[in-house]
Amino acid sequence: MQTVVLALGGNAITRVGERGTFPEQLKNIAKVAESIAELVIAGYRVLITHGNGPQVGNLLIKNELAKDVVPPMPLDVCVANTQGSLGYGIQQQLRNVLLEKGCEKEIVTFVTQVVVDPHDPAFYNPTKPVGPFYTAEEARQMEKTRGYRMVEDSGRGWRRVVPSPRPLAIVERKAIRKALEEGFVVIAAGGGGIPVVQDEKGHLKGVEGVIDKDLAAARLASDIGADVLLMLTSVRKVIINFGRPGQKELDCMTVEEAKRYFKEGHFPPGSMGPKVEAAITFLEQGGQKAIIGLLEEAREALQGQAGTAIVH
Ligand SMILES: Nc1ncnc2c1ncn2[C@@H]1O[C@H](COP(=O)(O)OP(=O)(O)O)[C@@H](O)[C@H]1O
Ligand SMILES: NC(=O)OP(=O)(O)O
Repeated sequence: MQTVVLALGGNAITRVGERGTFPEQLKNIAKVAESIAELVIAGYRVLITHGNGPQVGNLLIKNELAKDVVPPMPLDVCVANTQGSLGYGIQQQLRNVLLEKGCEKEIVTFVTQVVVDPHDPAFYNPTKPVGPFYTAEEARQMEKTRGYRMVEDSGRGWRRVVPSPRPLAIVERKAIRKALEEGFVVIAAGGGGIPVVQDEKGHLKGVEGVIDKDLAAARLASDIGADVLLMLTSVRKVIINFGRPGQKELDCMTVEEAKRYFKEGHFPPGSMGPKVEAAITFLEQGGQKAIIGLLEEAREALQGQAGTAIVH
């Protein structure tokens, strides 16, 4: 039985242009759940991780708007909140879709902590886009009035960026692995996991950041000995010269080719960059195959009929 770690983008759950209401999130999750259910029914052992960029950014806006009435929560707590709300949505919608197809499965979400380095340079150089998309003018205003750092995100608009430390270790990895072996569908390391630092006694403490979920998924996939890391997003394939003359979709690339394209600047930080980096990391740590593809084409991607495969 093959084990697949499947990473879903937060932008798949709150689509560009939506307000991000919970019914909207559920509707989008239900669509993705169709794709995931196909894998479960086909007999794959499935571990789901998901992003939280739009959702955690919205919580930060809530914090700011309500700060005089209720105390703002630190960013690690906001990440934990999104693990709960998105995990709940995925558990419920995937269960419903599976039931419709005559498959009864229990699905469980882990509140997952991920150890990061307290001296990670990312704490001084925010790169992770969160929250809604703004125009260039709105972004300039926010930089001036609120002191946010804003970046242009892959031609889709401007977004606030927050620190994104690298995931070093998944604290709950053994329990996650056990739950998968027991036959549950598992949701873990949502939003990249809650960033924590560990002292010399092993005690943990939350730190403010949003870990990239593709990098966390690669860590988790290596830890549980997954066969495939499948990153599902809003494009059919990885593209070189993305949005430029000479644009070309790739069916497959080797780790060496991926590294070369990376150096040549084809994969921007905060979007395609971490996905390709996660693929390289997973393969270099012993994984056999990583795939980047469209949300609706999970099964086709695993069968080699869709997406971009990254191989040795
Ligand atoms: N070289 C590239 N190939 C394909 N997509 C790219 C590339 N560079 C940037 N992108 C952008 O990256 C997006 C996927 O990243 P993102 O939206 O952050 O993913 P997620 O689905 O994990 O939230 C695509 O929708 C596309 O706009
Ligand atoms: N945490 C994270 O990587 O979220 P997105 O996938 O939404 O960017």
